[in-house]
Amino acid sequence: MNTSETHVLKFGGTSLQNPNYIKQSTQIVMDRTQQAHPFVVVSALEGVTDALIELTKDIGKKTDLIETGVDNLRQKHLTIFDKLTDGQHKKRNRLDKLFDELTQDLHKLSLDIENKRALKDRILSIGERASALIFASVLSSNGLPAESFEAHQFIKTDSTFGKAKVKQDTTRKLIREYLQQSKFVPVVTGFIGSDSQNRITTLGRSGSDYTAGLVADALNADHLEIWTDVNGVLSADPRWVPTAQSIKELSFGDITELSAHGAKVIHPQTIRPIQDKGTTVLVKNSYNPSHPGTSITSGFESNGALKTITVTGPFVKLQVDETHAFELFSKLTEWSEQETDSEAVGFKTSSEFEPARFILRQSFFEKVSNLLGQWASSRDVVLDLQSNLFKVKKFSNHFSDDESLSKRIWDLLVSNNLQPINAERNLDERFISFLFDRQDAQLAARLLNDYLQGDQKVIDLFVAGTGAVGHTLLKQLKSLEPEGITFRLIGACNSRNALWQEEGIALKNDIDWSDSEPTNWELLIDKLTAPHRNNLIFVDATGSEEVARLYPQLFENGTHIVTPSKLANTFEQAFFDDLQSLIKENNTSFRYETTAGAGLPVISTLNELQSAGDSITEISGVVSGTMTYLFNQLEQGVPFSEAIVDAREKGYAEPDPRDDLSGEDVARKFLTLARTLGYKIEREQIAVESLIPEALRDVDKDTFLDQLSNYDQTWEQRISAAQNKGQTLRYTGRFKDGKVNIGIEVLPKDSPIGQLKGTDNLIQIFSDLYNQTPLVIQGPGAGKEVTAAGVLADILKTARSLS
Ligand SMILES: NC(=O)C1=CN([C@@H]2O[C@H](COP(=O)(O)OP(=O)(O)OC[C@H]3O[C@@H](n4cnc5c(N)ncnc54)[C@H](O)[C@@H]3O)[C@@H](O)[C@H]2O)C=CC1
Ligand SMILES: N[C@@H](CC=O)C(=O)O
Repeated sequence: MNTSETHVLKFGGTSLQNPNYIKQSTQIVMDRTQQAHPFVVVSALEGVTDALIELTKDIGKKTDLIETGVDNLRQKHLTIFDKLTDGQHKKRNRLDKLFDELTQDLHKLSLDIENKRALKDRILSIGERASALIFASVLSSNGLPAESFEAHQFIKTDSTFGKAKVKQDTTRKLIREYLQQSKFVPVVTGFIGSDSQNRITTLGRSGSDYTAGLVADALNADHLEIWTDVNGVLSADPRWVPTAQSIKELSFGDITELSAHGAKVIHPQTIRPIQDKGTTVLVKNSYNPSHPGTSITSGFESNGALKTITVTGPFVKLQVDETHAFELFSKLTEWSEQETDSEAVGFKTSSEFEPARFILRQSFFEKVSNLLGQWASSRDVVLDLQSNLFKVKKFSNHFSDDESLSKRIWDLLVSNNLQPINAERNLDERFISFLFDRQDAQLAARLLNDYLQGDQKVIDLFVAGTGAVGHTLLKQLKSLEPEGITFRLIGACNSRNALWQEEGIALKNDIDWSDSEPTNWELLIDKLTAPHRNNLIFVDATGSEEVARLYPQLFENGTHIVTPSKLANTFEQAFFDDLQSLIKENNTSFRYETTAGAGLPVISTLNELQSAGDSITEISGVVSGTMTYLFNQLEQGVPFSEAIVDAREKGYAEPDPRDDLSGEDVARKFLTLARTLGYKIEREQIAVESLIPEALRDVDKDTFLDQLSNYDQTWEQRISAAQNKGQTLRYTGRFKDGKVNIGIEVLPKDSPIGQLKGTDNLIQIFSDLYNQTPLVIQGPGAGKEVTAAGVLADILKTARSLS
């Protein structure tokens, strides 16, 4: 272990949500030992604290649920322990015993025989105590000796259970005593401490981050890392603004300011212990560890120019006539005396002739609604109420020195027909805030965020088809952060479901289809071609004729299209010609690089050669990844029928694999290449040798796959015959003199095409310039990863070309 630097790494529940993430988090710690001495702080596994809180609610009424509730949690933890460790019996027993302790404490809570608040904190502590044990055991099982520490041994607090106040000096001293002498990597429970009677306390919201700050302070750490589920601190909450950008750098002061305005960033308490120490803080994404995240340092100067938007709520707007306003104000002030939330009650009156307006935090309103009702009815006052409202807030130093900033913000809202229910600028002009209903708040937050990013271009995407290619594309898109471009996925669909979210669908691991509707292209095309659309890229990853036939409508509306589907380019020549005219007339773009050679640069090479004045005379070779795979499998003794099923499962073959075997896929590729060169050819003019047995040409897909094994022997004999002569089979095509020929060729095994492996394609281009030796493009020509990457490259090229 490198001990020259001290790093404190804190992993939140989202970084510990399942065995894979726990493994990944422990790997981060193991890698860190090359550079520093790591000290780890962990939260409870994702969902565990919520489950514990749920168990404590109304416990008196549901003692029968204690056993099952605890058992679920016990199993969850033990299963992960067993999966990730080499069975360290002592630690496993300790983990198991924690849940016995939990059962006893829940029973005590139901009997009401001990201080309830203290008992609840002890119950909540189980989550962190269990996760620290697991984390340390996983590290040890992987060869990095580690030791779990229960922080109530050394984090000393007062007795305010639920939100205990830390005694900094004692804590600092004890942390040093306990952790500095550890020979192993310490894994410390976040969130918990203990009072002077050694009763466990909890530290409140962001408690584990705070623990990490305390440990970093006591150990004079060089570096503190907070591992979470987003790319650092974002310009807005991504649930409201999917286009939120990660902020590269912040100062400690910025963090305090951001969270005071409601931003969900690390709690200022986290950095308070270390802000005068030169410790650097980094907020990183466990789902995307290579992303640089946000660095927080004391020295950074953002000069109040933070490009951030916060959305808070829900609020209730309450209006009364002016004569009762003052009395109601006094009442609300009295009822809110115990509230710590500074936004529980807001008051606004514009003139003595207008009703007075109160903006109440909805949770506060719910608490006092009975009192309010009584107050109103005893005075015959009519309360005008509007609930579920949200404040969209932008704060900046520049409102005072740049009057045009608030004007520009207003203009933006007005031009998008957004009328705030209330608007507010605070006294020292540091923020401007607007109240909207949920839908308008979402739109306003997104517009403001995008506008403030300024140099960011926002490109809307619709992805049709979430199969092998579409799904992989969405995954690749998730980890992409292109300079100057923000992609907003406004919709996605497959043959069953369509999801539309104007504000953008969050790019998580998988699309959540719960709000989707059955796919209906009539409705979708109406939305896609709505008059206000701008900078929309439609991605067709379906392979569906129904979808490809919609391109003219999309082009007419100025939509840009990127597709791996070969269909639109290979319908009747008239359709192709029509597309070309529409693209020109409407100044749109059509990129289809992946329709021949998947991710290989075939189409772009042809276009570049032609635009440089070269003239292509011949294109030949192998353009089917599935066929190369199939023949290679046959060479290795795999039956023909198995190889084709395997090719589909691996995502090489077409949605209907008969398109590969019939040669149709290769015909479409050559037709696309020829038409791209400007030749006018109909599909019927292309001669193709089909691998589909005569008897199976007219049966349905399932019968076809069922009966294919009847032909395994024929193929075995055919490949053996070739192999015996040092030859092999390849499916090739040639375009020359305006004609295309496609079929099986028997070639020497040691020829360049005979040697192709995997899903390789090999495309030879002869031209006026390349007339002796062809320009050769070779590489994997099928597969979801390479194809999706090619589609993504087309999307990026399109996006960069847009203003
Ligand atoms: N897999 C590969 O290696 C390559 C594939 N391609 C092309 O990419 C396209 C997609 O291929 P895969 O992802 O492998 O196919 P797939 O069968 O795995 O996925 C197709 C997707 O399209 C959806 N879909 C089909 N008809 C639809 C309709 N009418 N409306 C809405 N959604 C519909 C399906 O539900 C599915 O989500 C095809 O055109 C294929 O030729 C191109 C190059 C390489
Ligand atoms: N099924 C196709 C996929 C790429 O276009 C192939 O195997 O080449």
